[in-house]
Amino acid sequence: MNPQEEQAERRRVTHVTDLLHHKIKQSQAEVEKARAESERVQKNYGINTSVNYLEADDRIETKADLQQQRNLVNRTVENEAIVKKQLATYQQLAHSPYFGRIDVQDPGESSSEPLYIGTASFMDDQGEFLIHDWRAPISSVYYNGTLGTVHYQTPNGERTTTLTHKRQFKIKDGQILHMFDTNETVGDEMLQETLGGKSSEQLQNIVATIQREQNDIIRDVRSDLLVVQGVAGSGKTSALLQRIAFLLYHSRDDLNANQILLFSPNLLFSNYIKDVLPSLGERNMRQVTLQTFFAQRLEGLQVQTRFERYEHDRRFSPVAAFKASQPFMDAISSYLKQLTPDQLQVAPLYFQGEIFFEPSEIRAIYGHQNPRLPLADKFLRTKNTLIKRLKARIKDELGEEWVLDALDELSEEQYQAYLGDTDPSEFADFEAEQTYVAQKLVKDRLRVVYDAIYNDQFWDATAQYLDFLQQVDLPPEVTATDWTQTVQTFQNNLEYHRLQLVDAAPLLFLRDQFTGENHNHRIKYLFVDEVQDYSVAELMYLKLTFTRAKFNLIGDSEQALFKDVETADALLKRLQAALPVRHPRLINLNRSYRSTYPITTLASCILPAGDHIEAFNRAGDLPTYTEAPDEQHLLATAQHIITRELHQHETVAIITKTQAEAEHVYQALRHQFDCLLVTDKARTLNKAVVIVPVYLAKGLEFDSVIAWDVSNHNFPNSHDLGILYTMMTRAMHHLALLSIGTITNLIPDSAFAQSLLTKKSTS
Ligand SMILES: Nc1ncnc2c1ncn2[C@@H]1O[C@H](COP(=O)(O)OP(=O)(O)OP(=O)(O)O)[C@@H](O)[C@H]1O
Repeated sequence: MNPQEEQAERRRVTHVTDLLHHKIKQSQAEVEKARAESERVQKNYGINTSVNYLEADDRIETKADLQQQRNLVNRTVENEAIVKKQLATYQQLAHSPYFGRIDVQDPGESSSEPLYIGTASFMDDQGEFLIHDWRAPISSVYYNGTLGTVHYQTPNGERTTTLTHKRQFKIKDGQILHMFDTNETVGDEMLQETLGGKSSEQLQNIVATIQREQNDIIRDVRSDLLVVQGVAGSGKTSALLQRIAFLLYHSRDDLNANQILLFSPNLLFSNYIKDVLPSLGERNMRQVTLQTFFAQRLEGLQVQTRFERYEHDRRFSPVAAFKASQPFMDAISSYLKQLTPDQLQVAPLYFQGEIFFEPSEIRAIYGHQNPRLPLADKFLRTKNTLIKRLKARIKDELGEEWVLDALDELSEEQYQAYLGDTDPSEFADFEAEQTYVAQKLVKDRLRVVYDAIYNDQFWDATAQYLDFLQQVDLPPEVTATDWTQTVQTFQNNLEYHRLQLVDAAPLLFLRDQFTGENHNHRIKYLFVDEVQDYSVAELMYLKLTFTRAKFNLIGDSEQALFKDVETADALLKRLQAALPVRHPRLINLNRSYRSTYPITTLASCILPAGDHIEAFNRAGDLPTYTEAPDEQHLLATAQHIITRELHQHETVAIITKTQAEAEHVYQALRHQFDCLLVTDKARTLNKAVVIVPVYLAKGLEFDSVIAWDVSNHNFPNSHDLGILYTMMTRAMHHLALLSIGTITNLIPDSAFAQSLLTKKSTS
């Protein structure tokens, strides 16, 4: 770039920043005005709500008035929010107005036009765009195109233009720190600098350096099942969040942040990602963990958490695999379809200690439904018939002894309350009045039966599931003895109101498919991060629940903690079969950005098919390993490494395989360092040294990682591969492997792998 051009760019930044500061001043005044206005209107509203209510005419007028006032309040509050958002956008832009420039020449034009790309649009007073939002259709050229003819999607179809120039900027506090021209999609130089920085407590947006394949994920508007299989550190979570920002922009008239739901692995992770969308000027989507989701849907049962399953029950048993599979869920669907009334697990409904509806009556009602009706309709009609019969029974009960007794026992206030607004002169005689009150009373008392019907208590979903378990055909790999055992465990747990995680999704699937209830029609986009830790059964249940949602499943089959590592194609095949949709799409991300070249390359060496992993070329020290004779030596080595690393880096994490190990290490080190033991209740990582079990380190990253006791003893076979790989790939700049005794055989002793490691002696 020649000096004149450089000067021109600097002048432009100054010009745009000046305009932005001017806008900020204007907006601040507007915010003040809007705030005063909404305060005034709200105060007025307060006065008006306490007006005279005595006269009927006044009442009507006041009601209309109030409605008008309320609308006014809403409008002013909304207006205040809009101007505040505008102000926040200008403030953010003033700090760094843009990060890219593209020069495009449309067909028929004699020269090209420069367009500047930033986190939001900005126009001058003449309506000329000084900055284009990164999500605008033309901006995709910045991320996707190399110089020459390029195509981009617009709401009106595909457009073609010529990209004649591309420039990248790094601007801080209104000053250009770097700028360079590039022919690439988004040049590596900028990435090098971003990735070489220190880790931060919160994930950052990647808007300035989105890579082409990440851009495909972000801008996809067609797929109803988008599966992203990306290697560790390939920017899956980052792309997911950028995608949400894109969707909110693209469909801003009919999509809001409350209609997007993200299943995240744990609370720590939820906190880790919470700043990305606000930094892009958008509201956060809703977030939930699978644990909370199940707990809300299975009230009264204590569902085993993922963390408990990982800590205590991480077996690769054929029984658990069967319960997690599509054939198991399909078997539930077939079972329900063929269910005969006498198989129906009904529960009698009681009233005042006596059976009100006999199971035989409930079964008979169900049996009378048209067998061709969908399951949910049959259930609903059964429910409605029960309610009808309940209403009919109100009349029958009127003359019963208990009603007469209850009437006698009513206090004057209770009696009057049953009469309500009814004028006593409306009744022919006292008997008519008594009958009226008796009817009300019976209705009131029978409410418990009504509620029981309404809440489906006449049908026992867990008993039905048990019945299913007792008769399902087993696949060859599951023995009858093992199955009897699992059925027994299920029953025993129920006694204590407990449920194993593997049974949660199938039980809910059976329940909600049968009743047609508990569906969520509001969520339009569902995102699942770390999807490799979800069973197909769990995903099928999510599909049943979120009826209108487009699914976005994001994960890395190589970081699986509960199952063996699986190829991306195999994963997609399984998902496609389980979640049939019209437009499925798989996007692979093979380039890893988080770690230095030696760390990514070593981590990929341990995988059976790790050749596809492409390490971003960022230099760094070779990972080290130390084999200590005992724990004392290992702790001394860890201390030594932590002290050294803290001189260079901001965060050091000791990652252990289990919670018990983490606690143990914490107790040993807590007097030497100000460190944090991370548990599943943790929400933030606010210490420089953290000790964290791998399960909770999912999705996170640290400057320096010490992988604790990666010995042959602790990592004996390939079932532990996903865990080891996850541990290693949390490190951005430095990785130390420590083991008591010989290091695990999962680290190959090939010359290549060994060339990526430095052996260290204990301290
Ligand atoms: N295009 C990009 N530009 C700048 N930084 C990026 C880009 N893509 C990814 N990164 C950085 O790489 C790191 C890893 O990204 P992210 O956590 O999104 O990856 P991931 O695939 O979800 O990782 P994992 O599965 O290992 O948890 C983050 O620090 C992120 O900011």
